[in-house]
Amino acid sequence: MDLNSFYLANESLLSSTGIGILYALSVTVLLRAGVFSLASCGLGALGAYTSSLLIIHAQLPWPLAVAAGAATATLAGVLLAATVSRLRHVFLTIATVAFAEVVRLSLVNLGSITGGPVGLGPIPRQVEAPTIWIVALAACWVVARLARTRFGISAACLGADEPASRAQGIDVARIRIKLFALSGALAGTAGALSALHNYHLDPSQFTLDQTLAVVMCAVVGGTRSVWGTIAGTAVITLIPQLLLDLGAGAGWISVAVQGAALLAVVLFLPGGLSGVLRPRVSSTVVEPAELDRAEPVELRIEQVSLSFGGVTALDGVSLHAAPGEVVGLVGPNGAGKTTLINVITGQYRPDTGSVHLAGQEITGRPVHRIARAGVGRTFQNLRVFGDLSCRDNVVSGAVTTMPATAASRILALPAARRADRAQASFAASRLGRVGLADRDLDRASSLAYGDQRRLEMARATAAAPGLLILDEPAAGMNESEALRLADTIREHAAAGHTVLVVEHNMSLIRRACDRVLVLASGRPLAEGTPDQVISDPKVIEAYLGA
Ligand SMILES: Nc1ncnc2c1ncn2[C@@H]1O[C@H](COP(=O)(O)OP(=O)(O)OP(=O)(O)O)[C@@H](O)[C@H]1O
Repeated sequence: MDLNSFYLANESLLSSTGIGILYALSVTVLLRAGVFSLASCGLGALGAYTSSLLIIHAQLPWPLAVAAGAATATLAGVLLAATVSRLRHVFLTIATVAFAEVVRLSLVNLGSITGGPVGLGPIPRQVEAPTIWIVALAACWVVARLARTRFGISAACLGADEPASRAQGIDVARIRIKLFALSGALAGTAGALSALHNYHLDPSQFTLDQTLAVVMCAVVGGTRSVWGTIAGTAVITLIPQLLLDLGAGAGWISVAVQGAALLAVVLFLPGGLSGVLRPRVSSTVVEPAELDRAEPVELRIEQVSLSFGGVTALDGVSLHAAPGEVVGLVGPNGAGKTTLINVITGQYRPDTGSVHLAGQEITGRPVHRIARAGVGRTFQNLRVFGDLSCRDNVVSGAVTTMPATAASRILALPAARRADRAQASFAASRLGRVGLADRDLDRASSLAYGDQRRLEMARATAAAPGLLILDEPAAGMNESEALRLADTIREHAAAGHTVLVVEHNMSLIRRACDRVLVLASGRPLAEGTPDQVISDPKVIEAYLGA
């Protein structure tokens, strides 16, 4: 069979694979950010009907009709994101199913515009397989190139750990809106191209079954690279055809084989095919950098109280840290130390009292705003982005201060390569400082516990925050490691960070801190130099003697 006859025999299959890639990408971009959306076919339907109506009634040139379809779906994606902004996990997924069903039922019931259940047609065929593939590959290029931009890295952080992302200054609501907009643009383009290829359009092309087929392509492909999405879609789309060619094309066989493919991927390739087809990135070794000089800030907490139901976690706590000072926060379990950190960083709004940073009141501001005001933190229970490389963990710490590179990356300008090199050497120098120079491309989850703690510290200091908050940084470390950490904390103070450190290890507190506040049952118990509080009989009775 020559190329021409092969093309003629398989044009429909080629077209549906190209369209499938666009649909699968619309799921993947959200999945990578931890959002499992089933809205794609609803968004695709909006793109399909908008472009078809414009072709039928206004005889618009097809590129404009497709662009209008994509724009409608993008807008719908933004509205959907705004509507479901408070939902997470399965509730969010259910809301996206509801959205897709509302779209489908509207198409059925708005018969005067949409043709109701019978649909629209004949629609003059405007696009063929090569055009569809050019658009699909262009979309793959854009999605791949966005991965290392501020937006792409923020989305990946969001997928890994939402609270930790907020603490890096990432505006979760904004990133989710952009992601749904991108998903809408991709699905809307897919729907529009499919409508302008298939002669006929009706609501039965946008059922939950179709959405599940799209999701299957995305899951089999995985989220780590667009190569996975292309491969996943090809596998899932080509299986029925292959079975047909082999004479085993009865409906149930193809469904069973697709189901088996999905099961095999979930069981044996949790990252999907993209886990195997990962783009190669080179490791970077550079000299460890000096600590970036931070602009030290003053922290002032006045009479903060907070209760959870009947539990008083904080009761009239005040604390002052002068610029460049290291203040320790100690006390028995349940004393309110982590709660106080969460009040400073915006996770909790206090019932009464106020928090001032560099003279500005920040009480109750959103977490990402406080982080951007110059507050870096580590968590009591480690929260590195386990699925991301060490390099990306460090880069994510400074993601909000990164320059915008989307346009230069999409256009493959030399500036994009320079930005990549700058990112790599920035991360490598920070990793070098915490002894992880040779681990920059390893996944964070593959590091030993102590190394993950060091990585988290490198991430927290990446943007040179004026205030650095460390929540039990020496947990799990032996005495000599804890003392080394104390020296590192002093180095950070010398580099201009004001440091607040919660710790049970009193050797570290003695070595690192200028002053210590002792809390017990949510109330201040003592305050002074480390030696003063350690020898205070009240502290010995309530905490150290225990
Ligand atoms: N989200 C919450 N909901 C209900 N109670 C909470 C919440 N967060 C903290 N608490 C309660 O507030 C009190 C103070 O807890 P917190 O975690 O701040 O103590 P801590 O001093 O950090 O203890 P540890 O040293 O064990 O980490 C505890 O009684 C705890 O159970």
